[in-house]
Amino acid sequence: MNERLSRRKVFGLGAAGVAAAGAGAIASRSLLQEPAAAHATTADPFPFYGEHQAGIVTPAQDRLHFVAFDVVTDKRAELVDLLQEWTAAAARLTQGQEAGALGAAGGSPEAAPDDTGEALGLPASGLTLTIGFGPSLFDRRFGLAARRPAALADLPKFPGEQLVPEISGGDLCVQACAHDPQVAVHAIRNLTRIGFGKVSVRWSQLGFGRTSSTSRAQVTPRNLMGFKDGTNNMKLEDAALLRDQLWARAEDGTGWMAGGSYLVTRKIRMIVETWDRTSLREQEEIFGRSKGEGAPVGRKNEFDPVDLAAMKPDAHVRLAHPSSHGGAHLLRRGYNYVDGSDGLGRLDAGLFFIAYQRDPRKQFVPVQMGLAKADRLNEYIKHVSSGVFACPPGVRDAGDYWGRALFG
Ligand SMILES: C=CC1=C(C)c2cc3[nH]c(cc4nc(cc5[nH]c(cc1n2)c(C)c5CCC(=O)O)C(CCC(=O)O)=C4C)c(C)c3C=C
Ligand SMILES: [Fe+2]
Repeated sequence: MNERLSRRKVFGLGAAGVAAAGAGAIASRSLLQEPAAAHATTADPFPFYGEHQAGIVTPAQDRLHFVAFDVVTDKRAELVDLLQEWTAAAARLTQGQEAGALGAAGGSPEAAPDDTGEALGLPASGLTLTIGFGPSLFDRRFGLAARRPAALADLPKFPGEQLVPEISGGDLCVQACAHDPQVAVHAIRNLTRIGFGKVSVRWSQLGFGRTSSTSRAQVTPRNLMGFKDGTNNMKLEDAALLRDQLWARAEDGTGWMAGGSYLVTRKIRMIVETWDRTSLREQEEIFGRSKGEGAPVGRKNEFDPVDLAAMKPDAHVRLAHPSSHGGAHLLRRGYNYVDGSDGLGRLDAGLFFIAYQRDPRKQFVPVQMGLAKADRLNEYIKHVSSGVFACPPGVRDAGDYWGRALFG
């Protein structure tokens, strides 16, 4: 363990020491270090403060707990207080500290602890917490209607989708990614605890086995159809592309979103039992890539350039490729999910698709419209949940908070 405080060390300090150590660590340089320097191992923290929120171009961690909330208070001041409390807790949690300064066992025996305790002794585990604001937050309740970004438009209805409203949408969302599922779940649980009476959980999703690489330093993982997923993703090393395709700018029309990004989530059920009885040739034709190496049709190696003309017209990669949509890219950051079985002897499994972009109207929407109309993969998948969120820029320092530019 490096000099940063682990939850185990904090636990040993006692309440007074915790308060002092916690305050010192929050102000320490470790929260502002460069990602690469700060994250040498999977136990280490990523910096919390910065121009952009962590959890977007951060090399994708292995585990996800994603939650969407409905705001249940109608008082704007209470919502702002909550965002400030959440930001302080997130700054601590992402650095491997307990949610509050007293912690799970350091407070009054008469009061509920300010941390739930299940991450005691665990390191930061690369936890990132990324917040987003859904279209419904900009209704009349909080006086935000005029501040709704045009890019945060409701998604259109796509052919074939079978969305379940109870697991779609939400006023707010938080994406927790970490290398340890207990750390991700602990973070969401504590943010939910802090939000009691102001927000309620609308839906949440666990994920594993990241289905995208977001850095060239990562190997490409596989989705539950057994294919490498993320080969042609935008990567954190593609600085010019990220500037052009990922980060919102003031000149896009919404000043408070400058440095932020728009998130689209889709829970996509895979009919794995049918897929598993499909021939290898057909599986490879469907994606336009080989199953073993992940090479594009007609090529040898994974990262060889794609030859779209060599693919079937309804191949997934051909239809999704930026050249089929005026150069539109997505930063994909999805996860596999298995929610047990469905009572009919089938796995309830698939892809929790996550994509960040500068403007979903120009990126996710045209790509998904093309896929929904023609992708041969559609025979094996079903979109069951959907969300779109505006993720504000990063928190600059301890005096700043998630969404300050929107509410301030
Ligand atoms: C609207 C966007 C997309 C959805 C929804 C989507 C669903 C989906 N994708 C796979 C598996 C693969 N996708 C691959 C590539 C790929 N997919 C999208 C977009 C969506 N996919 C894009 C933009 C691309 C990149 C195309 C390119 O530039 O070449 C691949 C190939 C490997 C890779 O490049 O990542 C796989 C495999 C599944 C299983 C799925 C829904 C369940
Ligand atoms: Fe895809």
